[in-house]
Amino acid sequence: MIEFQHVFKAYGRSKNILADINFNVDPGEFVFISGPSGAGKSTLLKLIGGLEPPSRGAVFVNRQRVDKLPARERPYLRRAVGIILQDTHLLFDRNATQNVMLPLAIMGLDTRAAAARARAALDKVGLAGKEDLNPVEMSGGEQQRLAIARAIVNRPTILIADEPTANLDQESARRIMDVFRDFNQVGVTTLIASHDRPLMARYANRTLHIDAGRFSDSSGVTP
Ligand SMILES: Nc1ncnc2c1ncn2[C@@H]1O[C@H](COP(=O)(O)OP(=O)(O)OP(=O)(O)O)[C@@H](O)[C@H]1O
Repeated sequence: MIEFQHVFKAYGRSKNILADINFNVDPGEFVFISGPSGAGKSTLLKLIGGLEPPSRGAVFVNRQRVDKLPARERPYLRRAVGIILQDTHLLFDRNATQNVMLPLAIMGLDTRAAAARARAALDKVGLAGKEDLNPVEMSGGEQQRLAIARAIVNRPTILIADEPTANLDQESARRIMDVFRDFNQVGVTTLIASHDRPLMARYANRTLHIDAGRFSDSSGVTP
């Protein structure tokens, strides 16, 4: 479902952040990306989402080569992969429902259908009753769940999240992880980058670890 073949990544003229990375992720897996700050966890997720191109090598998502995707295929990738970045990019001049409706409006769904789907997505992440709140009126954990609702409203088959529990207390972090677990249990392939090893160990069944360019895979499988 996700495949890295000899992937290298450097920004500009800097040295390689990722060097010769090879792995496969099968449908339905729950994968934890670990490693110290600056190791390249976000970079790896951005390569999957097509937000950064690899410097060398190939990244495949659903058998399509992400970095060689023709422009007409890009909306398909955007729909297949729900992305939650460290900066959630919520719009603070719109309410929760309007934030979640945004990807649907971009797809051309009519407003009534989009609003209904946005409300269903908010319900799935435990934000029923908060539809009309502005993100500034929400706690950090609620904002994070709002970002998840926006990422899943297009019913992606893959969900990638960058430090979704950073700056949250343990209870809020667990609630966020329970939301990811629920989506994973209905078949959504999930990859989460985090520093929180003990928390991730409770949810993920595989760890990809990056440290100073070295890469290890707890599954032990080399593609
Ligand atoms: N757009 C960019 N341009 C130049 N350098 C970048 C860019 N994005 C990331 N880097 C550099 O690449 C390295 C890896 O960054 P990345 O954000 O992938 O690490 P990370 O493991 O996610 O770190 P953290 O845990 O602190 O979020 C860092 O040294 C960072 O400064």
